[in-house]
Amino acid sequence: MSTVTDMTETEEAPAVHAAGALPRLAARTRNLRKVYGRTVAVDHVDLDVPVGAVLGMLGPNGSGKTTTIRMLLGLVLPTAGTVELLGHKMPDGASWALPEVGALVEGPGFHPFLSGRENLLRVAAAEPRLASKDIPRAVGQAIERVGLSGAANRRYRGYSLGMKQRLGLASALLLPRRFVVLDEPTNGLDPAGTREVRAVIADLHAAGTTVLVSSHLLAEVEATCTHVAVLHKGAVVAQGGLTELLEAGDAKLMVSTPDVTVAVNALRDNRIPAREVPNGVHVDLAATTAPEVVATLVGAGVAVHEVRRQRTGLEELFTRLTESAEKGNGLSDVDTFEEPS
Ligand SMILES: Nc1ncnc2c1ncn2[C@@H]1O[C@H](COP(=O)(O)OP(=O)(O)OP(=O)(O)O)[C@@H](O)[C@H]1O
Repeated sequence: MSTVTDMTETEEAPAVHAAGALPRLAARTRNLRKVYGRTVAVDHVDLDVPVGAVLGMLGPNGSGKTTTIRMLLGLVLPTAGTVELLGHKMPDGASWALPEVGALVEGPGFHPFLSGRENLLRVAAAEPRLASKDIPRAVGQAIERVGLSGAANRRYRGYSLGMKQRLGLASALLLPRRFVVLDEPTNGLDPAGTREVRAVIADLHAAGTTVLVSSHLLAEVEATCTHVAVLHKGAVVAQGGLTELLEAGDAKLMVSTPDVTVAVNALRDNRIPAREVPNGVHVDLAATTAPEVVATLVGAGVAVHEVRRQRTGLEELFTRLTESAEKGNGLSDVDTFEEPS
């Protein structure tokens, strides 16, 4: 379901950046913490969402994704820490930041006895940036975009979880936004629905919109995101560009060569861990680099036919990160963001 927060205009924009300067980060939290009774839902989260990124917030059930998102949007007050959204401190800057933000967040929002279309018309009517004359067209386009045309005139009460998700997504897409936040957008969707959500995210990214999407599905994040933040028990255990994070894992090199034995011996003589595999040699890059491996092999007279870097899969990386966090040493080897081009 979707939560769309009504805006109350205030006199002064509490921007935290100099006039005219666009923030580099669409959202930024520092030391963010939320405690419910005895449950620490979110703990010292420093999250950076670069402008233009599609950032996947990845974590198992209960790791604090929804709570972090709700604090970002000013729907829940932090116990401690700060949130900046599009350069505005939250929740004080909500009336400035939120009109630029579309959100699909779990929670009450739609009227059960109204149809999907009527619900969207109500949401659209509360949009300060949508003129009355443009509302029917904006609602029609959003319904079409999320594939809900066939069910738009049915009562919300009878919607399946997938239809509810689609309607929530439609409300986040009613008008162009600088930042779109989607909490588990494929929850309850069939494979076709999942593909449509991926296409919507790709369209938003192509249009320059920053997207924050939470998921517990590794494949989904790997397929759609440019950046990732991994949450575990309320804490961020790693964040960064997806490619950089994967490459910072236990990198390995596959060398294709007919001279396998000579290659393995030459590498081991130079203290480079290597082992024979069909049609080649597998080299561990933990303590060396690809150019060094190639130079060693060529120096030993090995015929190198092909060299390929093997990327860590996100699943393998995620397992390693969460196991490492369990042992109390969350990885911090990649903790900076590349500015998306
Ligand atoms: N309103 C609340 N009252 C009490 N505890 C809460 C509340 N909201 C969240 N929690 C607890 O905080 C922790 C983090 O929950 P949160 O919903 O943020 O995780 P999540 O990663 O989004 O999980 P999921 O994938 O299941 O939605 C959980 O232990 C949850 O039970």
